[in-house]
Amino acid sequence: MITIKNLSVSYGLAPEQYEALRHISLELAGGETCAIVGPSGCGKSTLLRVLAGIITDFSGAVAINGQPITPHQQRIGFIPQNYGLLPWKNVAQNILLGVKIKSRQAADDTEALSVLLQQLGLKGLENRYPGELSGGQQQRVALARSFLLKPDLLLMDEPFSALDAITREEIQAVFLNAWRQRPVSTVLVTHHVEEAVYLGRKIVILTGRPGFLNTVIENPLFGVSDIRSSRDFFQLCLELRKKLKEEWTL
Ligand SMILES: Nc1ncnc2c1ncn2[C@@H]1O[C@H](COP(=O)(O)OP(=O)(O)OP(=O)(O)O)[C@@H](O)[C@H]1O
Repeated sequence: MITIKNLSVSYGLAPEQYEALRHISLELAGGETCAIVGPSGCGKSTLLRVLAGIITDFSGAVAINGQPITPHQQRIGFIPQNYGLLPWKNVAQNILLGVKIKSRQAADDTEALSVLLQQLGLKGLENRYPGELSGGQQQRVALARSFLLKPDLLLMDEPFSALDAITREEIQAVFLNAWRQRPVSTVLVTHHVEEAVYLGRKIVILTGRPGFLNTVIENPLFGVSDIRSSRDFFQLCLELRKKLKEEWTL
């Protein structure tokens, strides 16, 4: 379980201080996915950086399974917008990097690596370098690395935004498929309404400056197969878009 209680974050020092987030409270069950949407500058990435343990200067409380966030003790996977791959390491080395940093590459990781390569459509690409891969393939490598780590919390900052629309939908499905096999608690920031509805069991709207939690939607369509082409999916996307437009103009 991920618990955020009354979280406020400010950058800089008084009198130049800038408050980025105010009084955010949110709970995610273990293995739940949460999509965060909201206008530019409302603090989405700031929230991710707190959850990643990168920002430690905040008021309020943030915990994973009751323990304050401590990246050395917990496994936190973070996929940045540019995928975060090391260009001088090949696909297999990049995928294994996360578990190696956590200093325990075990025999079952080699087995799990093989399964993930298969699942994520990376079989045969193990020896290629990131510069020899398409954007979609690089994203798959980043996902494989995170899933192999078996993180307590997976964070993704606009993970699919650099991909074209068709590849993005394909990789979203790849993500959901891998998540079904290993349901990890996931928080992703996205600007795409369809992505939020497709990937978020919870959809959170942040608004304002400082950002505050405006709406939390328990998404009834999450995980329903072939949902994208359904009327319900279309309808929920419309409603969310309308809500976001209202918030934008606040
Ligand atoms: N290191 C920093 N120092 C000072 N202010 C910062 C810093 N990082 C972010 N901010 C400010 O905090 C606010 C929230 O930034 P943040 O990047 O979290 O927003 P965001 O919702 O992720 O935006 P976007 O959708 O444009 O990526 C913004 O006004 C930004 O200018």
